[in-house]
Amino acid sequence: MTAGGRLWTRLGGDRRSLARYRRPAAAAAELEPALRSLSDPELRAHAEAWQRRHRGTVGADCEDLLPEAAALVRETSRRVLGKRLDDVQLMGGLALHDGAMVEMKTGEGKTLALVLPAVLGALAGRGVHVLTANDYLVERDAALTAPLYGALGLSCGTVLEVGDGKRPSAARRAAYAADVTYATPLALGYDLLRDRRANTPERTVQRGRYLALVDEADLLLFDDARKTVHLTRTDGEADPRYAKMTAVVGRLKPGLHYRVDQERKLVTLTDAGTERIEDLLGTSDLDRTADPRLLRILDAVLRAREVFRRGVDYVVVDGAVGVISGYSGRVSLTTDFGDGVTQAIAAKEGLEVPAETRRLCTLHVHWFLRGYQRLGAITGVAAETEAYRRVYGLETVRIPTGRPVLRVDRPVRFYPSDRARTEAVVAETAARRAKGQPVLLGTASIAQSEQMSAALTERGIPHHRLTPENHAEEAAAVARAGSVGAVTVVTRMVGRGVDIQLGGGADGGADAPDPADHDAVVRSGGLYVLAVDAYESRRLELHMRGRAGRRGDPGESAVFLSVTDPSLKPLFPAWQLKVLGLNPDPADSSMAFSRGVERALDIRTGQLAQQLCESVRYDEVMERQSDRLQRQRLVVFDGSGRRDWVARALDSTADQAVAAAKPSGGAKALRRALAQAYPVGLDVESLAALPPEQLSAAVRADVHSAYARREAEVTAPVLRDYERWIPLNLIDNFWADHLRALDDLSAATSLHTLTGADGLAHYQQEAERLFTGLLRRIERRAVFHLFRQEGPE
Ligand SMILES: Nc1ncnc2c1ncn2[C@@H]1O[C@H](COP(=O)(O)OP(=O)(O)OP(=O)(O)O)[C@@H](O)[C@H]1O
Repeated sequence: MTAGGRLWTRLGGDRRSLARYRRPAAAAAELEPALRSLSDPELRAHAEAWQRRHRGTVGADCEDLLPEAAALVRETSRRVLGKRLDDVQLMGGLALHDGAMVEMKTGEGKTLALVLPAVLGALAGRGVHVLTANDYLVERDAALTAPLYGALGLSCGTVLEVGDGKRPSAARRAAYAADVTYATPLALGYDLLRDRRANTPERTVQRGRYLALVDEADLLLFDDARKTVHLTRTDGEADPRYAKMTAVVGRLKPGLHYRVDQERKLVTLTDAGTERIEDLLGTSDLDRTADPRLLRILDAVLRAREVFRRGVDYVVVDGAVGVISGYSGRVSLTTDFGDGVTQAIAAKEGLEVPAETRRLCTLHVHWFLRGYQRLGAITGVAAETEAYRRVYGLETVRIPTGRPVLRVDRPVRFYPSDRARTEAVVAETAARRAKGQPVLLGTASIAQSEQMSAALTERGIPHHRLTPENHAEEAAAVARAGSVGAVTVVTRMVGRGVDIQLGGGADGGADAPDPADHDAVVRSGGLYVLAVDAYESRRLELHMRGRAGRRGDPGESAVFLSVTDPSLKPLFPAWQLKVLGLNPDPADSSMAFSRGVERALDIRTGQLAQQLCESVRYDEVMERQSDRLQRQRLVVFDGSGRRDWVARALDSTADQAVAAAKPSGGAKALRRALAQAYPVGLDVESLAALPPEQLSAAVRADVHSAYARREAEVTAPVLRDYERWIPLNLIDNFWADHLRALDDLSAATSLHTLTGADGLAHYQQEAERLFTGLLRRIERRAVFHLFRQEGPE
């Protein structure tokens, strides 16, 4: 947050006045005639001169430049893209620059609103990152805005999640060196982790985290906040026991042998189940005698069978398991469910079981974003204000719409069964299509989208089904979705940022909508969005409805639910769902229940926000330790404090050896402890009687003398080289072990919490103890290797 933003927050953040943003926007309008009178080359020269003049102006110091910057961006956009930014877009951009969580309704033009704060942020010359939800949006937004940045004398790059990992470092570095870089947080997080593990500066690609402007911020800052990126290493061979246990579990009966908790994605064995497995495996007392890993595999196999559903949680792509993100509906082949679940799913599906992976380092999305010096965020619906304030220090600012929203939002309709709902959806789609209205059907899962598509085909309704599996076709399909009478079936990913042009065609592209088609669609009522999915929050539903009625367009939205939808269970008591199912006319009497859904979702939103605020505190423990270790790694890596680090490690090793010998252990114990740590040069017998402090000082001096002898032996350049790579390798490897230890601690803490104790305090305390142990171990091992590493031939 900028200094100005922080001050503003202290003065009463939630009472922020929009006048603060209205004023510069109005002042920009006054500068407009002068800019309009310039020729294109003159405008560009003017923009470049402006950039040169103000290079180095940072954050709050830009205050006086705001009207000029806004006017420049507006006029350049008008000429380059044919879109003159509205006042509300300038206000949104100014609020972003101010470090706020900005709410601008769906379709108001956030993509272009982000350009103004990016241009202002670029003045610092340290790179601006514009973050969005997925690669499709990264490419689309960068392609749309790059000509605009270019005309303003700024460069624009992209970093993608899929495929970019294989791009040469130089190309990736160039993308980061651009003034403005479009990317997803996950893509940047991966690169940050890779840079953190690099052994030479040439292999790093990033240049720090200065300013992030986050689009689709409710998804990234809230839903995805606790997602992690991690670097992994394959751990040995694939384990044949996944296949074996899959066959064993295939012979169990649900209910009798195990119980399933769908909500928590857990499966527990009954006594009968345990006995049956013991029979099948020919063993007894499974819990105590089996290898812990076999028990873990059993748990994963049971969960893979009962709670992970194909088409909902995962898909099979090219013989591998692809994880579907619950919120975006996108598929990742690089993510893992963890705990062996991915391996168990592969075994269930009869695929080749992949080897398990070991996490080398990991980073939470919320921590990654909080690592930026400046942060601004924007979204269509910012409901979780408390979480944005507490986790990210962002105050929410709501920007009014530029023109009235004409979209008609119909109340939710409930149908007694999935079948009845499908029939209603097909009938409604056919009716809308008959009058030329384009229809967008939003489904909950790939499986549901297949089912809808089959029902439409049966009725002879031509349509296009867009799934996370056919990514590449996405842009083309979206371009067609607004055509006269088009029917498009999507999973909820399209709820994210996708902009459907009335009449068809792509925004800003050569194939912009034909005016006659556009008018025909407008006359038919605009895009009709029909969601057949109960969303986890009202916010997600509003995003879906918000595909229609954008920037004053006509449009309509509706939600058709079946009382059998699993997602309704947590929202309504069973009796209420039953009553709803008896309702003879879903179109008539759903209003009250529609409000009921809204209320239930609002309550759930509050609970989720509270949960996020609490759970990030656990993540912070690991992340803070990671940062602390990273700082140590950095001084070794860049050489600035490498000699000091080694000197401290020598002292620490001496102290640890003395402590390990214990005062009561006598000369023999001391000799053994010291000899294990370094080549001792002292007469140990005479030391043993010294008081502890003198003993420590003498041993410290001795370890340093031994190190000087070592230097003479292997030569200074060789030892300097060891001093660089030995600590780096140890830090990286021991951190991976530490992550495992923290996982175990976290599992143990859950048990601890169940007993009513303060879980977080326990976790923090124990994690700190483990971390101190980790640091000592790294120092000790580094010294060990520095003394013993074989010299070059
Ligand atoms: N100033 C403008 N003049 C004309 N058209 C504009 C202007 N700004 C944006 N648009 C158009 O409005 C449409 C919606 O813009 P955009 O997709 O950026 O909205 P959004 O606010 O990001 O929506 P969502 O919340 O759904 O992500 C696009 O077709 C875009 O080109």
